[in-house]
Amino acid sequence: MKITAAKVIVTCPGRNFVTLKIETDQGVYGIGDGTLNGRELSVVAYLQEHVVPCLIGMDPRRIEDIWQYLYRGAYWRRGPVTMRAIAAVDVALWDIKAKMANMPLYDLLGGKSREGVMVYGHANGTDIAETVDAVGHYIDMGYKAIRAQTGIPGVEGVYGVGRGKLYYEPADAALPSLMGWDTRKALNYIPKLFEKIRDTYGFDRHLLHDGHHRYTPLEAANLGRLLEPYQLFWLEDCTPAENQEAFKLVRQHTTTPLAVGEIFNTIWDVKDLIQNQLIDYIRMTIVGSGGVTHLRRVADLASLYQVRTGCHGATDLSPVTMGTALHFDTWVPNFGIQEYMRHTPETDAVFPHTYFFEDGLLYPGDSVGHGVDIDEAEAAKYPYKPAYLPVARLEDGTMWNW
Ligand SMILES: O=C(O)[C@@H](O)[C@H](O)[C@H](O)CO
Ligand SMILES: [Mg+2]
Repeated sequence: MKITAAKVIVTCPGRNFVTLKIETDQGVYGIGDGTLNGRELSVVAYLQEHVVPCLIGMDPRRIEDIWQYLYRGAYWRRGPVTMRAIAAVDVALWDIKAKMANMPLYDLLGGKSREGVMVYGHANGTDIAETVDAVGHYIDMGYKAIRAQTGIPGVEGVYGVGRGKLYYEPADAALPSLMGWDTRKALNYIPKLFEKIRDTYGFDRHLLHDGHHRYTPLEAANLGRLLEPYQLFWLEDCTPAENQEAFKLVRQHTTTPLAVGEIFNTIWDVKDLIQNQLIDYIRMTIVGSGGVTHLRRVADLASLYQVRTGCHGATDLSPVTMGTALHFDTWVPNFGIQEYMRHTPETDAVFPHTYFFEDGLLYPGDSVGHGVDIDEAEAAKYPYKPAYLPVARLEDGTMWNW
C-alpha cells in the first residue's frame, strides 16, 4: 500500500483551519488537522514544502515508523509547528487505518471505555451577574460541567470574555487586539463569581476556571486557596509552565485540582509535572501534540500517577481534532473531561462529521475512521484571512501573558 498524494487545504469559515488530506493507491483517504491559531501558514509551508514530498510512496500502514521518521528526521525537535505538522500526518494515517480495518477509530485503539464523553462549555460575561446568567444557559442545555470566566470591573478586555455570553472567539483581528490585566483586582473579584454561582445553582455540577498563565506561582497558590470553598473541577494554567517546578509551590498550598498543557507539544513538556504529581489533568490534545500516536504515550505516563486527560477543545482546533479527540476520549482509560466550544454553522458545513452532543456528553459516532471529512467545494468558498490571538498589557503598559 502506498501514499499517492497529500494536499494541504486552508479554509476560513469564521476562522482559519489547516487540513491535510492523504490519498492512497487503494482509494482510501485520511484527514488530519494541522491548525496553529494565529500562525497557520507556518504549518502549511512546513507540510507542503518539507513533509509532503517525503510522504509520497510511503506505506500509510506504518504509522509509528512515519511518526519517528518525521520527528527524528527533522533533527530540530519539538515545537508547535513541527508537532502540528506531524499530528496532521498521524491523524490522517489513523483515519486511513481505521477505514481499512472497517472500524471506528476508538475500536482500533482498544475499544470503548465509556458510553459518552463528558464535556465542559464556556460561560462568559462582562461581570459576575452576566456570567452567572451564562452558567444558567449551559445548565439548561444539559451540560454537566461549565467553565466560568468573567470580566473584571476596571480592567479592559479580560481573557475569555467575548461577544455574547455563550461564545468568545480567540482570534479575529487583522492585527492583535489589546487586552488588559490586573492581578490584584482579579484575586478580589473571581472568588466572588464562584461564590455567586454556587449560591445560585448549588454544588451538583462541575465548575472550571482558566487562569490563562496570568499569575505568579504564589498568586496562583493564593487563588487556589480562595477557590477551595467552591470545589472546582480544575483551575487551569494558573501560572506559566515553562518552569515545571513552579507548580510545586502551588501544589503545596492548595487542594484545588490543577490542569495544564494546552500549549505543550511533547511528553517532555509535561513529564516533570506528571512524575512529581504536581497536576491532576493534562490538557494536551491531538493537534498540538503530535497526533494520536504521541498523545497516547502521554496518557499512559499520566495514568501511572492518576493524572487524567482533559483535552483542549477551543474553536481554534478544527472539527477534525474534535472528532479524533472524541475517539481518543472514548477509549483512554484515564479520561477526565473534554473541552467543547461549538463551531460556527459554516465550519460544521465545511467539515461534515458524525460526532454529536446529547445530555452533557459528546459521542464520536460509529462510522469508520475518525468520522470527520472535509467538503472541498465548501472549503473553497472561504479563503484564508490573517488573524491573530490578542495580546495583554498591564495598566502601566508592561507586556503580560494573554
Ligand atoms: O482553554 C481554552 O480554551 C483557552 O485557553 C483557549 O484555548 C485559548 O484561548 C486559545 O484558543
Ligand atoms: Mg485554556
